Amino acid sequence: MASARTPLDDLRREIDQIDDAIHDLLMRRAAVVERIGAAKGNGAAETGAQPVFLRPAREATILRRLMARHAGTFPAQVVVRIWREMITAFTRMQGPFAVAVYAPEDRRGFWDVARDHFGGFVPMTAVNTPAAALRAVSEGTATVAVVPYPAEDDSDPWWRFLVSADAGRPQVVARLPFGGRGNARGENRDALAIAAVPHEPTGDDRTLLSIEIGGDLSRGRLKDSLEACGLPPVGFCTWHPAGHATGMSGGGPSVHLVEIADFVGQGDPRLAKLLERSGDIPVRVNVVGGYAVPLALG
Ligand SMILES: O=C(O)C(=O)C[C@]1(C(=O)O)C=C[C@@H](O)C=C1
Repeated sequence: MASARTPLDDLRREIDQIDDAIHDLLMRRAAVVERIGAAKGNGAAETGAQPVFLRPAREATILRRLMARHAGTFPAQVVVRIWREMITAFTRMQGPFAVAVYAPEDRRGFWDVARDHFGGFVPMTAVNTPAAALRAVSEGTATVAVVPYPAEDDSDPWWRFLVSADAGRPQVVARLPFGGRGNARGENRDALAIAAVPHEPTGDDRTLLSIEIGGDLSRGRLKDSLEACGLPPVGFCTWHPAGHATGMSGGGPSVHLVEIADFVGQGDPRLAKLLERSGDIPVRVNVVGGYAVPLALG
């Protein structure tokens, strides 16, 4: 004799229906992404450029929108984790995608953070120096490099390789983690993602500028000039090319990586204003990318 259907059976039946609906929507989303990929490929073919399918600004906007509508007891961080896995899969449907991550044996935290962001199925290679990760992007063996968020005391910083005005060069495109560190191992240091993708605004952004100074201009005066031009600096790293004493007060050529609490594009009039203010001192400014401010999830 068949046993009677219990309330638990009914609830599981409901779960099966929900799972089917989620799965149907996932397959429907994939069909739309195929059309997006074709549109991007056609656009690139018209200009003769290599198609780049990754759009970090759009990804950040999607996640911020979902977080704003999220309610109930399901953890918000897990929603982000699921979407991160999906979004990289949808990017990979459009074209080749691989990650090179700075993750030497004793620093696996960056690997975990990169895997959480780009998913468990993306081709990912660990390299022993940030420079090797950047090289992989320049040489086209990786789409994205994951490197440590810059520290003030780096004497040979990786970001000096991004100081260039060439169009199509690799730039900073995201800050990781975007939705919380979860159970990632290792040091509590954030990472930056670098790719040959333009820096695009999302409404809540940071921009990284490289400022090369050929003469004697103190960090204090540079900060004042940035403020005066409406470019509020919130982070500062300085590199003195070999052969020059390190020190904050100038005395030789220096290159600064300055984080600005705003979106700044390469043609932004505030950059021209900064150059005007430097007077006789040779100054070169480039946008080395930026990132959407990560989510603050409780
Ligand atoms: O909107 C796009 O350009 C897409 O390619 C779609 C999509 C997505 O899955 O939503 C995938 C990859 C991009 O990095 C951003 C978003």
